[in-house]
Amino acid sequence: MTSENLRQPYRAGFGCFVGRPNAGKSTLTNAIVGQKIAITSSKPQTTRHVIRAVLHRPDSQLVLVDTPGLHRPRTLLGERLNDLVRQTWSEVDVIGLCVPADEPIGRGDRFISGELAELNATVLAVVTKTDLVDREQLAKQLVAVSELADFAEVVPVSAVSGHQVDTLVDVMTRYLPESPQLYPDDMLTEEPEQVLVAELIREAALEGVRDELPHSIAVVVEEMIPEERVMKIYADVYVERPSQKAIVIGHRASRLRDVGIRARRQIEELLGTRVYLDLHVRVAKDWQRDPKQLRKLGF
Ligand SMILES: Nc1nc2c(ncn2[C@@H]2O[C@H](COP(=O)(O)OP(=O)(O)OP(=O)(O)O)[C@@H](O)[C@H]2O)c(=O)[nH]1
Repeated sequence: MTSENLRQPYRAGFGCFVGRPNAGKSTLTNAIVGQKIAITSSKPQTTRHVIRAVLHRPDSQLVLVDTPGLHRPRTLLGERLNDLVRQTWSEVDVIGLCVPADEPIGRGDRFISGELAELNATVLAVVTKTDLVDREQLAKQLVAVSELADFAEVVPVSAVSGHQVDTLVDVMTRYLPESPQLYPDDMLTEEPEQVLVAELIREAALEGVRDELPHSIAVVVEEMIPEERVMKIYADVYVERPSQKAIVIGHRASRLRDVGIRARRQIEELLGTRVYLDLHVRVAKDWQRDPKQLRKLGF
């Protein structure tokens, strides 16, 4: 390491990959995550982002997040889920728009790059599947892609051969803001589905009482047990005070029942399966101010 490198500021932030179906997003994410991550944590988290992996480097931390579409494009029907996608896009620092090297640029690519132009994030073009084309074809595609929008960089990669996968992470890291470390060193990844499910329950629990309890609710999905025709989900809704517990539960538990029904409908849409949802409301006193509680609740 040169003395110049030593003076580099620490950078940390969020990145994600987008692109039309079949563009190679999942394979690329797996190639990056697979290289960097040996262990996966099954601890449920309740962050706003669906975190796929935290890539630690001596002078940076890139947190790769998924949009729901990355996992289950066909169930991305609900308004609410589309909102979650847009929210993820608007909160990341670096976005990689994936375009395959072996297919002409199409309407899907143009549509997505148009949507991305309105965001604050740095947008890179990632030309994927470079192992499928020869040098001449790749050169032509790099030119065509760079004409699609005003990208910060255009990076060719192959998730299958591993070519340039590391470089891509380096480039993404370069566009992260200067920031202290966002997650502890031992935090590597989390279960995306559990996070989304927790988020849907939290939204349902806040509906109508947002003014009274704006940030006082955290949700932890304790267990998701797939059974033959139903997914059994056990979740705890944490509030800070007994008075808030009363608000969430409502008169004769009428409100909690409604919260359960609303959340269950959304989760069924997300998972594409019938859901049995078991909700418990618990008081974790002043959880927002207690680092130990916060860690337990995934913040
Ligand atoms: N040869 C080659 N094939 C690839 C590469 N990356 C992805 N593929 C193939 O391309 C197809 C689509 O890849 P995915 O990673 O599922 O694409 P995606 O963008 O996540 O697709 P959706 O989930 O539909 O949005 C799969 O058959 C992959 O095996 C690559 O670098 N080289």
